[in-house]
Amino acid sequence: MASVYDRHVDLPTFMEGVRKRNPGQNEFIQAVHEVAQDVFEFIEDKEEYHEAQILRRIAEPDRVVSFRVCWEDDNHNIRVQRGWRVQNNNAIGPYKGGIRFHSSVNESVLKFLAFEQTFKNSLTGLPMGGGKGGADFNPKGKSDSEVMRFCQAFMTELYRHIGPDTDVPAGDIGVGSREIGYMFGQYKRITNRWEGVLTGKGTEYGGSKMRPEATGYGAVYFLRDMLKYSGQHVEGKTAVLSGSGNVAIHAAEKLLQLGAKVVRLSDSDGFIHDPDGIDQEKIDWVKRLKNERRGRISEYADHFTGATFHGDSRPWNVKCDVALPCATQNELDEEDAKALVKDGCIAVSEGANMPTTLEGVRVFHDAQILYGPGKAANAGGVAVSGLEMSQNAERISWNHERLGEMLTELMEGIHEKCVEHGENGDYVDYVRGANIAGFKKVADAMLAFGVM
Ligand SMILES: NC(=O)C1=CN([C@@H]2O[C@H](COP(=O)(O)OP(=O)(O)OC[C@H]3O[C@@H](n4cnc5c(N)ncnc54)[C@H](OP(=O)(O)O)[C@@H]3O)[C@@H](O)[C@H]2O)C=CC1
Ligand SMILES: O=C(O)CCC(=O)C(=O)O
Repeated sequence: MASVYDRHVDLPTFMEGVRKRNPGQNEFIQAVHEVAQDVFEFIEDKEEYHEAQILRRIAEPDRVVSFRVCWEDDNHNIRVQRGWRVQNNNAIGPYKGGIRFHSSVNESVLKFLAFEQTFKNSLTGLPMGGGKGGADFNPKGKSDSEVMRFCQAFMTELYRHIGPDTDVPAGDIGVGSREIGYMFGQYKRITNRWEGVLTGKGTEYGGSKMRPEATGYGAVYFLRDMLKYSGQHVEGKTAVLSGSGNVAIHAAEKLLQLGAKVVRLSDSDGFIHDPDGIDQEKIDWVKRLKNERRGRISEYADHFTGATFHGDSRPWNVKCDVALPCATQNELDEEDAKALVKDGCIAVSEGANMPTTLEGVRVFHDAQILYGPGKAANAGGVAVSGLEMSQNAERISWNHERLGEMLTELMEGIHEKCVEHGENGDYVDYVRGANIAGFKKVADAMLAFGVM
């Protein structure tokens, strides 16, 4: 009987070990399972990876730091939240990955995100390891002063674990330019150092141009690259998106620029359907709604004639050509995937991290539609974060045009790597391609370091 310490454990035994060591951490187990399926096949005849137990080591974070975050609300109540930083792997560069503030944040969610980030960052080709952090704090409905006090309290603990060559956090769900500003200010105050310790900063204080747009635009470039490789194009396609935050808004904007028609956006209350399509004026309105007024997507249907709001529902059940899940993990399940395929969807590009369940992914693969997993399709954001780190280190600032070109090239490079490792006859398995290309670089670096 194989033990988890055998060099040649099979996939079920490996996964049994992962489940035992991480009880109840379903998101983390799901993320490891998805990668392990492909990596096990790839390393079957590669003794050096077995010998060094590489996958087992990547699936065990270097460290998980958990801490208390204590802050005072506007009514002078003392609030206690839990914060984390998961430093998954720094074989190829400093830990790098966003910070999420949402009531659903827990250790499993952050471990899955840090694990995924390790492969994603490797795929970009830039020197970045994988990490992720956050807190079970929900900025929704909080005043600016409350958000500021929370961010300062969070950084008062986090600052001792990060640094420009150690670990460089950024934004994610619930953490945008406002929160990054408060956290960067607090880091600077505590350490008396101005250094590129966070990315996604305002351009007035060292942020990179194109970073706000990069994840959404990148997901559309990846979609364009997948379509192009199979002889098709974005122009004229009808697109359905979930989310209405940073990623969704910029994905919608780029789809529009490339000639597609976007008909749906959502938030956690439901989705809006706009049969006329969401044009630039409407996108700008959603930007103001979400970034300034911090309102709900349902208001869109009150404002624009012809649009409708559908509460407590997901956006996937509609005729469309392409779908971009841009909200959160496991927001698209087997039934949703079947509905998309039935309604004629030919391509899915994930702006969010792990938005499709394992069963949903199987439906897309069985139907052989183009399916770009988040770790490849949404890597444009962290890639431009990597470029922000370079600009900060050199004390320079590149212009919009140059960064736009670099983002396009980086996404093309990721697409090529996925094809290189995922092409099988006339079908490209982008999940397999992303997993293997992402794994190989990290694994080879780890081999070079010996046992640690
Ligand atoms: N920002 C970035 O650069 C990157 C982000 N990502 C991923 O993209 C996704 C979106 O991030 P981002 O746009 O930055 O975050 P934002 O906070 O800007 O927006 C998140 C959006 O998703 C919705 N949402 C969040 N949770 C749920 C839920 N449980 N059910 C339904 N809708 C939900 C939010 O609605 P509501 O306001 O109602 O909560 C909101 O519309 C995440 O998966 C993130 O990890 C990936 C790479 C980089
Ligand atoms: O820009 C970054 O460092 C992180 C972005 C992120 O959190 C992600 O890619 O999921």
